[in-house]
Amino acid sequence: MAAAPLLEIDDLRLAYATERGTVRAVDGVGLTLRRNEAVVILGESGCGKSSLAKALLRTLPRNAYAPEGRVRLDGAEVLGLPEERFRRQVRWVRIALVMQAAMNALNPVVRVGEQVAEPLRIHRGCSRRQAAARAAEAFAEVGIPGDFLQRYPHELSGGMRQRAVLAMALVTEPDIVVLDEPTSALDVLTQAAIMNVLKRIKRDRGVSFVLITHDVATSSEIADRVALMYAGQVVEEASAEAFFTAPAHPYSQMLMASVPRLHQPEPPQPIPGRPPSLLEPPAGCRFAERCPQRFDRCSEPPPALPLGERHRVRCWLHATGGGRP
Ligand SMILES: Nc1ncnc2c1ncn2[C@@H]1O[C@H](COP(=O)(O)OP(=O)(O)OP(=O)(O)O)[C@@H](O)[C@H]1O
Repeated sequence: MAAAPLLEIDDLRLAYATERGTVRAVDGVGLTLRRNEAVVILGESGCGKSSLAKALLRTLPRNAYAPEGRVRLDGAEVLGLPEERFRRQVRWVRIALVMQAAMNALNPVVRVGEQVAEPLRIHRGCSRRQAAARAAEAFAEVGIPGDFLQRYPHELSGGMRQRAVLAMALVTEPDIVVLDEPTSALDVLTQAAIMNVLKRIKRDRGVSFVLITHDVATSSEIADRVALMYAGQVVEEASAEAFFTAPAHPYSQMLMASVPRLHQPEPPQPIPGRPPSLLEPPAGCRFAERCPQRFDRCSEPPPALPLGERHRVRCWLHATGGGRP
């Protein structure tokens, strides 16, 4: 029997209580990740990418309902673990999170070296000295000069702060690092440098990454796999090669056609319309209203249909005998 995937997310749901009603930010998401793989969660703003990360790591705001569904790490269910065990055994220890704009969340009055060492003292029980030595190694690994350990966050550039946050996530040697828009606040050259650091760490350390972004160019840099989200659901999950060369879902195809490229004869084609509200999403396919290929069956909700090995598409066009008449 094949080994269980490192991470298996199945039918994950997360909703928020708001004055206007229940926002179903993550609505039946499924995803698998193997060791040393990078999966990119791609999708436009508001489709539920950050909520997925928060549900996974239980870093939820107060108005969130408890997430539902299944999350397995090496085959063991972790979503139902009591908070104390989750904190001791999973968060930071097995899965670390680099939140959106994390580089601005560093404590301004504590030296960065101490901040990077802190997870080791809390989660791995290291002495101050061991933790400091390991923090220095982590700094070298992400390309920060050693003497920066003594500096305060405001003495570092944005790119260096982002590297420090990455070092903090890696220092406990987690199996998985979840990165929410890790480069979106940085200039293009710094973005490229950070992506190179991630690629090297993946190669050298065998870490798995879940990288959240709205940027197709960033995603293609590192992805082994892509999960494209739309209105709270994964509409296509595929290998990066299949996704970038022959996307199967109409939304994936339109998204790829909307990206400006060098040497492209056709101008980029923006996708008309807007995603539906997550307060009352449509009963059928959520993309139908914007889809040029919609047909009668799209008024029913499509399941995630298998299209090949580890390739799934939430679209009736790919149903056996269920496609367009
Ligand atoms: N604390 C909250 N309370 C209520 N609604 C929320 C909350 N956080 C997020 N949402 C809503 O949940 C939906 C998904 O948001 P989420 O931030 O997960 O999307 P995203 O794809 O990460 O977008 P972005 O890239 O803009 O952060 C959106 O409709 C958003 O308005």
